[in-house]
Amino acid sequence: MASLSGLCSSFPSLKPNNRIGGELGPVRKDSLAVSTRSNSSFKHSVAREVSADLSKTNDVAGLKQAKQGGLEKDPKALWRRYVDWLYQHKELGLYLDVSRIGFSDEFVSEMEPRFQAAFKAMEELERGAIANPDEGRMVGHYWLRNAKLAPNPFLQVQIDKTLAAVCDFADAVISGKIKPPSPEGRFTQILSVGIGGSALGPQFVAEALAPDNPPLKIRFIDNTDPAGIDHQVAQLGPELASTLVIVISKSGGTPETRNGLLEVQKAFREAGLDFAKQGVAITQENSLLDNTARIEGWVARFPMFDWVGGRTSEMSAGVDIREMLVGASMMDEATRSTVLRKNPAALLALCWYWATDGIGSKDMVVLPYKDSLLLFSRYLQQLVMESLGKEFDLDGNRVNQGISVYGNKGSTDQHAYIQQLREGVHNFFVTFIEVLRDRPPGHDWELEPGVTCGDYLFGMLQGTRSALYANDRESITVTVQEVTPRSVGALIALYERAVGIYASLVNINAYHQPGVEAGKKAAGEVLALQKRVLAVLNEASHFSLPSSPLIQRLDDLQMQFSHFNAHCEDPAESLTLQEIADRCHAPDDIEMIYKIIEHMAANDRALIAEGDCGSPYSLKVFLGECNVDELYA
Ligand SMILES: O=P(O)(O)OC[C@H]1O[C@](O)(CO)[C@@H](O)[C@@H]1O
Repeated sequence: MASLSGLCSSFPSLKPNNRIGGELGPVRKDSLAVSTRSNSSFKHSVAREVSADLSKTNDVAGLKQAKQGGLEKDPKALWRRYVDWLYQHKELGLYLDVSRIGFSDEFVSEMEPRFQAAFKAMEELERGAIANPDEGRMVGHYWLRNAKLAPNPFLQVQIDKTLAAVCDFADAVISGKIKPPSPEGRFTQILSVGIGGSALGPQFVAEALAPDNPPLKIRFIDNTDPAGIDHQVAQLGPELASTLVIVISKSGGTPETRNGLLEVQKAFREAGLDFAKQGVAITQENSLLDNTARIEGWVARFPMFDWVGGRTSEMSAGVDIREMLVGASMMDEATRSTVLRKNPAALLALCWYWATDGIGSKDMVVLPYKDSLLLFSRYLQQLVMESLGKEFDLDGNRVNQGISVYGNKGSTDQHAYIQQLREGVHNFFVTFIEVLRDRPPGHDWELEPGVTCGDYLFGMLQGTRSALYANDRESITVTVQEVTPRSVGALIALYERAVGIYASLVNINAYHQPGVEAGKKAAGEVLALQKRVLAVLNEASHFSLPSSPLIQRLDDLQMQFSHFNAHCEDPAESLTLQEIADRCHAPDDIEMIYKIIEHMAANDRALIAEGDCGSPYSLKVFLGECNVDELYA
């Protein structure tokens, strides 16, 4: 077996570094506000080629006027507005109601040129333009549901081949043709390891579409929390032997995913199992994960494409997706319309722009009234916030864009935070997701005369929508007939496109995530500092380190340590935080050193000789016995 630790030790550095655009001077926040806030010129150009034209007409007067006028309350007028704006996709059985968002006709007309520019930008994106300029990448998740749209035959073949391979593999696993070495002879569980877009999509879809008795149960490791990982492995118990482990990472270099993999591989070793016989990698070709899987001979490898972002990768290899792809493709078709009223994604973008003043001034609260759609809000949180939360626009202006997204599910939320939504701080708009079919046919019964359990759920949704609107809280309602692979695919595609259009409206790159890199880099620095702290403490213990990193067995080290202590005239010296910081040549990092010590002490890897963590100045620390080998990790 190839040395995994060797391969994996360079994992973190493999993530592509995203660049942040040019040097900019400070820009006053209020100068960026869209027309409602001031009459200053509108700073978000829609697309480069039209930005000059638009900047002349950038006072969105309708927005200001209509907002001052308040929301329509006359029931007859509201009903007319409802019917007038109702969008229906007949074949998909999907409706979009935007009547409870208060945009005016003037606002819609003023936004029209911006929408036309956004449609054009989306069209170019679908044709293979470099829509992610910072990373010089095409953005092709739309091709995944219709390979014919891909800009060249090579990509078309790649997409079709991958889809066929995924479906064949899934069939072979379910039928037992591909099986684990265990005596059960069949995979019974899936353990999916990934984070962000490499977890949220599969989690959402698995939850939304889970049958009552799935052929394989699925669990997720989506963090580097050791206790969380242990819990998942413990829950598998002896079924680890019949677990298919799917490691998903587009870059193949995300540290949390790498750690999840290493932890799971350790569990396999301890159970006397051969991980390679049960591991699957979904990643970019030639990534470190891909190479690891290839060299170690894992069961299967499937590609993730360079031109598909993690958060829009739900339709790439990973689940049985043909029906989802059909739903997504039908929605893609509908959302290519350049007529605003006929394009549900554009209608959503319009509502978002109106409700948040085009600057994210209000949060998007997502309330699916269906348990199986619980994770839709978390899924949208990443899709929207990672795509729209940007510091700079495409012209390099500092804009600090974004829309905050949160939510849980109805009517559960009614017993949690709806109180604040109705009466408290008015900093949000709501999106209700309604599912018309309560439960499969033949299972319904009346809890009380004329009323089923599902009627209650329906009543709660409608009641909340009305009660919020009565208090000037705006809402959108998306309605689907049922939660099926097709409708889930359509919902995902609807929001992917809405995000793309909205990004064009506010002139930002929706397809990169430079901000995430800062936290990752800082995390790497913390770990590097921890190694220096360990080295200093180790030196203070006068413990001579083994010369070769190959000598890593804990027993050996402990023997040497005890032997040394027994013969040592000058036992381990305990150090204050200041002394550690000085010896690390990092006096300015004393707070971080304190946090490192606190964490190591809580995990028995550093020992506190004097004081306690509540009084940092009183602390004196020396090294625990078990951590010398960490220096070589
Ligand atoms: O699939 P990967 O490369 O492991 O990345 C996981 C997640 O990390 C991010 O890159 C953010 O760091 C997301 O965009 C992505 O979904």
